[in-house]
Amino acid sequence: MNIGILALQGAFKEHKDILDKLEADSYEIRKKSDLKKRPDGLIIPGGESTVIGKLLNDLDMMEELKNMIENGIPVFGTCAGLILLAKKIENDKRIHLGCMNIEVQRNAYGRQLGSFVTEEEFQGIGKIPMVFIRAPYIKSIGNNVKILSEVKGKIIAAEEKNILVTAFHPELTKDTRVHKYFIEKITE
Ligand SMILES: NC(=O)CC[C@H](N)C(=O)O
Repeated sequence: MNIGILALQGAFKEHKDILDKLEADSYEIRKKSDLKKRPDGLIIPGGESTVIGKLLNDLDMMEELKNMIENGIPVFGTCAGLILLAKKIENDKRIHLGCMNIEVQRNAYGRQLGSFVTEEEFQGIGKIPMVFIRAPYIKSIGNNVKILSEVKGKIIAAEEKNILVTAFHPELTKDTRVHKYFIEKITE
């Protein structure tokens, strides 16, 4: 198995460290030709969705990446990755990849709660530590979207067919179970 991690901006290295721990091979996607290396799965990391979105356009990668996701490659988006995958962003006119039937709110926790750590149930896994950094939450979901976790009454993890998203950063904790869940999705 080889997982491609989008490495244009943000916390991509931390995802690789977790995959290394789980003994799953991975490589960094930095340019269009890296998308052609036939990855079995994709990770879109946290960072700044506007910056990653702009780089995807500038590097002419947006359309190809969107096609790969629409053709069913398993993809895991964290935080900015979740925003990039959403079909609708409440407080931003831009749509980036627009593959997942969710509406998200960017920077949704305001100044006071800009960043926080908590522990909550994740469906099928149990209680896990969650790190939120100027995170979004999911305001509403389409018919085929399954909710995987909620914090403070807001949806912060969900799944739709081949797409898995979390508003928090599992790669910034020592807990490898969400990545393991994603790897199981690939091998299913
Ligand atoms: N930690 C993150 O990925 C933050 C996401 C960022 N606030 C955005 O809107 O893209």
